[in-house]
Amino acid sequence: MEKIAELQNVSLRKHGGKILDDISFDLNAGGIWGIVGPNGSGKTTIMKVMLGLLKYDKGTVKIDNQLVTSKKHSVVRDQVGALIENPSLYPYLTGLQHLSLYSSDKKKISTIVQQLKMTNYIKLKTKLYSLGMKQKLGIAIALVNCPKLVILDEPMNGLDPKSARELRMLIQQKNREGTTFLISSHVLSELQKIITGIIIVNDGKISIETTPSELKKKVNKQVIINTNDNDKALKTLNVLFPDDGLKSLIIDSDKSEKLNEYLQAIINNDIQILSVNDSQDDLENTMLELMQHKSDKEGSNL
Ligand SMILES: Nc1ncnc2c1ncn2[C@@H]1O[C@H](COP(=O)(O)OP(=O)(O)OP(=O)(O)O)[C@@H](O)[C@H]1O
Repeated sequence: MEKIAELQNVSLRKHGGKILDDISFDLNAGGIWGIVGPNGSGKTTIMKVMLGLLKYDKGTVKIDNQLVTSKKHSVVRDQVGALIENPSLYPYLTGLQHLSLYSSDKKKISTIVQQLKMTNYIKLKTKLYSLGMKQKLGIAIALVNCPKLVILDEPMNGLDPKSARELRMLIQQKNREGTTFLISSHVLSELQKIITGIIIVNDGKISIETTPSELKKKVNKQVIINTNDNDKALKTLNVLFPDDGLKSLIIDSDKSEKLNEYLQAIINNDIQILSVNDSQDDLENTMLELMQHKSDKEGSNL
């Protein structure tokens, strides 16, 4: 499969501390890749390294088979669109003037303005823009030249739910047209709706690079029982099944064969079952759980 980006053994130190620690991953062309991880784990740094905005100490970074360093990044200019942190805008230029700085193709500019529904304010100076309007302009700048790879750092920041939904649909449309995306977001529930691949960063290291379905298989399947009286239901189960050591109504996979008995016992005690859900439906929970497992393990090593 064609690779649009390749990072091999990339390390970066600052002020004596390791910020990126031997990072390696490939981005297959055609995917929508999510990059997630706790605050300060290194997501933005990885993106900056890929754009040639930061000097790294070791390893190689390639975009579209060409080496990228802080001194050599013509491939980034030609093939990559990006929005990193907040867009830097000139307050006395209009949105349209900004887009003209990045593209001389008027048709491409008017297409992206329409697609992001910015027509009403694109001719206003950006000093009059709200947070969300500025964010949209930053996204428009990243997308206007139809680059092969688009890197978006927290693109949903400041967007209202309707705009966030429209952005998701636009990302999927551009992806169908051939653009690969790398997107960081703390709003995992938003991200999980569109990504085809995921990279989890923890403490400057890649802890997992996989697809959402593989990711779900990695964690124990759990079933969540919800009733009209969860405290009473849990007490009932603990009386009837004292050896099972249930601490909540989240039933782990190793006890799933007893699920029917648990449900029957709850019904027999006049407690109403409201829902029984498979926790695997929720990628957000899965990702949080994996990050939690990792930090628990680290904590136990202290
Ligand atoms: N210029 C810098 N000098 C020193 N340390 C830095 C610099 N920039 C970032 N760092 C450190 O590098 C680490 C990774 O930061 P980075 O911004 O990449 O994290 P992040 O995963 O994007 O975080 P967030 O989710 O909060 O945006 C942090 O510990 C941060 O303090």
